Amino acid sequence: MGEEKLPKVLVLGPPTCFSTLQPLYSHKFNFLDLKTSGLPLHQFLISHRHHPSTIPAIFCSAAYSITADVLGLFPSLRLVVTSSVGTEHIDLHECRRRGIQVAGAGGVLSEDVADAAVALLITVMRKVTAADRYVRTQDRSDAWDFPLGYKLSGKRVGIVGLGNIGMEVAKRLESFDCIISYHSRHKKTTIAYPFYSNVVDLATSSEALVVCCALNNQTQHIINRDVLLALGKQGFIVNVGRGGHIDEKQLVKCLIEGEIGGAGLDVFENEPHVNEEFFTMDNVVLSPHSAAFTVEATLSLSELVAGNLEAFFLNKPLISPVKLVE
Ligand SMILES: O=CC(=O)O
Repeated sequence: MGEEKLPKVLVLGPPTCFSTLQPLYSHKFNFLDLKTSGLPLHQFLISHRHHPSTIPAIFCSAAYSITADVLGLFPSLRLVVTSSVGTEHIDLHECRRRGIQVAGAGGVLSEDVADAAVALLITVMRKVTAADRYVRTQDRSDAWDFPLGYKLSGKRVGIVGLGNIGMEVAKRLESFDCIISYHSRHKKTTIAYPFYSNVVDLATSSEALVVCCALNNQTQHIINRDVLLALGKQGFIVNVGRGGHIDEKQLVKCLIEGEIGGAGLDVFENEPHVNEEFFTMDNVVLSPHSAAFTVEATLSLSELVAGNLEAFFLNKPLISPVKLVE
């Protein structure tokens, strides 16, 4: 079929996923990619708006806000597929109002994100990146004098958000003999881990916190100064959720004042801008929102995205639909 006859999909997706998706599926879909267009976002959207009846689907990453204004540009739009687990960048109410279906990453990234969360935790507690810098830069004539790290095995770890990712984190930490407890919107009747309805209480009884919940009005700054102080001077925090979960100003302050032990951060409040104060801190480990970025996860994600697009164009149920949680 000529490209022009294939269903059009506007691509605002992550280049890593799209570069896998495109060669495998460009015989099925006519991908209109922002990046290869060379246009700034607004101009790209406007350029496709000129043929409003022809854009039934958008594929996007969490870096693009699919607002009511964007949705309004494409009256024929019926599907938004995001490459992310988090859906805070999509106006789900407006999608529902316009009869637009939404598909997300479902559970295909959970193991990779959980691996990364544990990696950040062990890296910051055992000072792995600081040790690497030390070996590379220390004066060879000196005896080694590297500060002690903290043991992860057996620690009390609080998980903030016990969804797919949180459960995978818990599973991994159990093999380190960690004692798991959690906070989430509701107590889970099928889970035996102790539940804390209050995050300060969870922090008080934990030596490390791993944040992996969804970002919404209830979880914005769920980690505030009180939580950090409750976690304490030898407490560690890892965030693989969203930057907005942590009050970053307070985190920086607590790190400077020695009120917490350290932080492993994959996400930041003003991404891609990162507060430069972190760069000078040896008890902070940073990664560029890459917790889900593995070759394997990217391939699974590309297949899932294509599966959702195919299901949609065949009028079948989506594989990983996103439900609006009120
Ligand atoms: O941040 C990545 C995701 O939400 O999948």
